[in-house]
Amino acid sequence: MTKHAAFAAEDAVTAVPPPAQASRLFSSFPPRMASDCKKAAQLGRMDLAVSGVLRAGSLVDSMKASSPRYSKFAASGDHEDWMEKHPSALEWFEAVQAAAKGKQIVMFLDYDGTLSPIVEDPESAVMTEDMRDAVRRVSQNFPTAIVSGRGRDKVFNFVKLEELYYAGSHGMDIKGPTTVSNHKMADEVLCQPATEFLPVIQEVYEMLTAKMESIPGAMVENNKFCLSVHFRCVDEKEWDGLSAEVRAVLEGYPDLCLTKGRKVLEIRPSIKWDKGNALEFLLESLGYAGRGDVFPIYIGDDRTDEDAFKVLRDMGQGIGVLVTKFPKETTASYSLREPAEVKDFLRKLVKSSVTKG
Ligand SMILES: O=P(O)(O)OC[C@H]1O[C@H](O[C@H]2O[C@H](CO)[C@@H](O)[C@H](O)[C@H]2O)[C@H](O)[C@@H](O)[C@@H]1O
Repeated sequence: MTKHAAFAAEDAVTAVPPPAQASRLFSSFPPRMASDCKKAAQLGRMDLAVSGVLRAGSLVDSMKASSPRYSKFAASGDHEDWMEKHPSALEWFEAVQAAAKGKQIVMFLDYDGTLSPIVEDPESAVMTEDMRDAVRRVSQNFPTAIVSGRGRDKVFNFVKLEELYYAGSHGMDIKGPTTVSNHKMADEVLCQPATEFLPVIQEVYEMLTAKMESIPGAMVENNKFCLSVHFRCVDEKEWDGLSAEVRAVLEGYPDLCLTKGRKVLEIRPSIKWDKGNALEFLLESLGYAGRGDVFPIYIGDDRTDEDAFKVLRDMGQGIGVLVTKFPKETTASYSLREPAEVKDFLRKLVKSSVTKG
C-alpha cells in the first residue's frame, strides 16, 4: 500500500465547464419534505465502496497521507499543473459568474477549514464576525446550507445564523431554517437516517474515550451520529498505537465504519449516506431536483467533501470548490486557498448578484 492509499480510489478529475451570473430567483422557502431519507440510506447499507471507507491495513498510511510533506504533488511543476486543473474561484470569478448566469445558485458550505481556520483545539474553531456577515449576506441572496462533520447543534453554535439549513454529522442530521423571511418556522428536523445507531455510537464513544486517555494529545469528539478521534496533537510515533486501539474497538461493531479527515479518524454508521446525499436531499427538499436552471456551489476542504463534489460532477451542474493551500486529489473543479479567500468569494458573489439581480 502506498502512502497515498487514501486517495487511490478517487476518480479522475473532471473540470465543470466554466460558468456565470447569480440570480435571485429563490422563493421556495419553506422547503417541502423530501422523500424518506432513512429508507434511501438503509437501501445502500454496508455499501463500503463509497466515501473512502478505510480498510484495516491502510489506516496509518491514510493518517500520514493528509500531511503536505507526503503529498504526491510536491514538485512545483506539479503544483502549477494542478492549479490549471483546479483554478482559483477568485481569479476565475468571471468564469464562475458566466456558468451560473440565469440560474439559481444554491450554496453549500462546509464548516471546519472552510468557514473557520483549522486550529489545534476543535472547541476553539470559531468563525470571525466578518465571515458570519458574509455568510448571512449569501443566505439573503441564495438558499444556503452548512454541511459539516460536526454535530448539528455544535456547528449551529459556531455559525449562529438561524436562517440557514444545517446538515450535521456528515449530513446525517438535517434541519431547515428556524427563521425564514421574518416568519418563525417550527424547529423542524428534515432528515435523520441513522437514528437507530445512537445507542451504539454512544457506547463506542465511551469506549474510545477511555482508550484514548493513555495517548497524550488524543481526543474523542461526540458528533451525535458520528465520532471523531482527533490525532492532530498526538506525536506521530503514537499513530500506530492509536489506530490499533481504534481498529480493535471497531472490530466489535461491524455496522460502523471508519473514514478519515484532517488529522481525524471519523467513525460513522455503515449506511449509504454522506455529504453528497445531504446535498441531493436538500436540493430535492428545496424543489430543485432535476431542474436544469439550478447552480449548486459546494465549498469544502476535506476528504468527506469529495462525496458532494462527486455528486455535482455527476449531475454536470454547479461547481465544487476545494479549500486548500496544497494540491490534492480532488473532484472539485475550482480551488480557494483558505477561509479568508472563501469570505472574499462569498462577498464577490453577493456583490455581483446585487449589481446584476
Ligand atoms: O465537515 P467539517 O465541518 O469540515 O468537519 C470535519 C471535522 O472538523 C473538525 O475537525 C477539524 O477541525 C479541527 C478544528 O480546526 C481540527 O483541530 C481537527 O484536526 C480537524 O480534523 C471537527 O472537530 C470534527 O468533529 C469534524 O468531523
